[in-house]
Amino acid sequence: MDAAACLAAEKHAGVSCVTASMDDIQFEEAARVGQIISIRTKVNRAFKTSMEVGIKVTVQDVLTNAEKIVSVAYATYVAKPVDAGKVELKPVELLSAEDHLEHTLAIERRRIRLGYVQVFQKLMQESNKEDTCEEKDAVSTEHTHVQSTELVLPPHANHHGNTFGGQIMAWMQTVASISASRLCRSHPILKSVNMFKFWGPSFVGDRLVFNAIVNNTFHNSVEVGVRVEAYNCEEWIKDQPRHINSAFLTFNAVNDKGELLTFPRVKPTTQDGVRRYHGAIARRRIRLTRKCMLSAKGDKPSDAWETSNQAYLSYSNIAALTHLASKPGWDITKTLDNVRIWTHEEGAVLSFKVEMQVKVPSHVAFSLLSDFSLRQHWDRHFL
Ligand SMILES: CCCC(=O)SCCNC(=O)CCNC(=O)[C@H](O)C(C)(C)COP(=O)(O)OP(=O)(O)OC[C@H]1O[C@@H](n2cnc3c(N)ncnc32)[C@H](O)[C@@H]1OP(=O)(O)O
Repeated sequence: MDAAACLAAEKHAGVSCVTASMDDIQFEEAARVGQIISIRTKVNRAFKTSMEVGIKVTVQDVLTNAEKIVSVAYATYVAKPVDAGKVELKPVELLSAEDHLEHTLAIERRRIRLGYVQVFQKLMQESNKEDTCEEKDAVSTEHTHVQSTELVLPPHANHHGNTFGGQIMAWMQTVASISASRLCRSHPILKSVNMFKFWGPSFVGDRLVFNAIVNNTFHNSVEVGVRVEAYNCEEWIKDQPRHINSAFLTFNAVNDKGELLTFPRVKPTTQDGVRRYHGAIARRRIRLTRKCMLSAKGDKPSDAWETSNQAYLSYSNIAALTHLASKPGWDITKTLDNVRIWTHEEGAVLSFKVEMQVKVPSHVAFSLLSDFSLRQHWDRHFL
């Protein structure tokens, strides 16, 4: 996924690019040996030095030809020529209605991405008050600590010598699944990887140390946190690690009949453990809200109006309206004084779109639209 997305980014940028962050990745379907896997990637929007790349992974069964979606993900790449500073990107050329749609939604997703830390901190404070992690018979999280060390060799790195983000994720998954298996005596199945950021690069010849530990369990799922530190030869001797990445992976586990297993409750025994325990609760809340609001389907969370959900709610509304507006089959039903009313019928649903053209400089239009009390200045029909 990472390599394909990077190629799309570099095709747009015309210079080398690095993965800055990956939004939540949810795995809907397992890709199995013998199936054909397709990875489609496209730059949705270029910002200043960074761009959003959409990634769609599907599998096709060779016998039935049935195609299923494995995952739809969004990654951010930064244009970074080797041995030079960052460069400003040209805008993406929008050719189809879908390009326009993704371009509009990309800016909303960026808002969510960049606001993640604040939302997380707010939820952390709430989680600290709600869950006291004092349960009898709970298993100590220390029991799940697993460490591994990898040496970055040329096949693990991209054409600039940087360790592939995808390779780091693969190593993370191995160590995290061993950690999770300490609680379930089964092979855990990776369900999602939480939104994460690559803090700094690692290179061929670096030693990467992975520390994985279970942060918390939620009935049928477990969250494992993995911290990755890199050392070059000199740093290794001096014990001076570079923190390059931390990620949170969620696993399920099933028994022989395919039924979901219940994970035992865990208890942290250190101050860091308590912080990670509450962090897992906050991340789960964000992940679940984000999943159902971004997909614009399924039951909406009961607390959709909570302030920490503002960005998701706004995204969900804009996504629903943008999808609706881009549908074919809108008919003009009335034109009056520069105002056009469109209707769209689909089954039992009738939608209206009102369009009005005004000739004012964009900054004036923005200030008029941004303040609802100014509406009568531009809308003669407003009562
Ligand atoms: C073939 C696969 C390619 C790979 O796998 S590359 C290997 C894995 N990736 C890496 O090694 C990258 C390591 N990280 C880095 O080098 C730096 O952190 C990186 C990504 C260049 C960013 O450097 P910073 O100094 O943090 O730059 P900056 O603060 O000026 O931000 C630059 C642009 O990035 C954006 N950004 C920062 N944090 C983000 C986040 N969490 N999610 C999404 N976008 C984010 C930031 O908004 C800025 O974008 P823009 O210039 O406004 O368009």
